[in-house]
Amino acid sequence: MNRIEAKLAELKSKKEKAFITYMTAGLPDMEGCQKIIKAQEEAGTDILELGIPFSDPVADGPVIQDASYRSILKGTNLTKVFDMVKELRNSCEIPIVFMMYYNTILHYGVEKFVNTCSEIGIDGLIIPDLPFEEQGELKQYLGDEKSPVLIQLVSPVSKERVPMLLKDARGFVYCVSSMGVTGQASGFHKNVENYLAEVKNQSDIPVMMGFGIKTAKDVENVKHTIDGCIVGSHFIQLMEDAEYNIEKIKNYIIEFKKQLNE
Ligand SMILES: O=P(O)(O)OC[C@@H](O)[C@@H](O)c1c[nH]c2ccccc12
Repeated sequence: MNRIEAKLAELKSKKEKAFITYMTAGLPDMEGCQKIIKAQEEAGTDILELGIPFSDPVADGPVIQDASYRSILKGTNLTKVFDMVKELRNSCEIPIVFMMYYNTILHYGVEKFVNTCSEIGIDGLIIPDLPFEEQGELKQYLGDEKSPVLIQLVSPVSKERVPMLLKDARGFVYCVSSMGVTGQASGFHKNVENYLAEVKNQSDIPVMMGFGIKTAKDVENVKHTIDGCIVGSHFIQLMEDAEYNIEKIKNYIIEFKKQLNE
């Protein structure tokens, strides 16, 4: 079974919500990145979203753009991330979702990309610049049991597109909390509760909310309509501020998970 789906089934049986973090691959460097991923597994992060840095991250706000840029300057590329995950998989079973832009996949070769993901154990893909209508080429290679699942993104304006997006969706549904880019401080969409409930009603698979979340308090009011949440920009900022101190990173995760499931 796919690691994401296995983990979410396990959480469902325990009536627990999932805590998902996003980090840009290659920071503070490849070795440090690997250490942080292992520490995250120990601290209780349920699923890791690992960003493949890209020069033109159109869906990302300043914090992730900057992280992406710094990682590229350190020489991070898809091949190096594959190597890192391959090594990591000797001692770490955390479900991993790649967040990346389609150009990187096209450049690598779509079929070869999927095969490598399956081989080394990448469990899911989030590709924000690949609209549903354009997913056919990639999907033709995703049928295998070991291949990653393609996570569908739903936004407050998806509305009548939701049934189409959810049909055959795998892993989880990513509900974007607001319009715009990642790391927004301006709050969630005004009808976020209704919007999440509507998606949840139509979805057979877990619903995760992301964009603009910093602490478990931020999701307190919508907790009953979601199966978990995703923290990206704030988590990156926190790691930077903590100078990648493992204990501080772990404490944040432990605290968030605890509050999320209270
Ligand atoms: O940074 P935020 O606001 O916490 O949002 C999550 C987000 O970082 C992560 O899921 C993500 C990073 N880049 C993306 C692009 C599209 C969708 C999602 C993402």
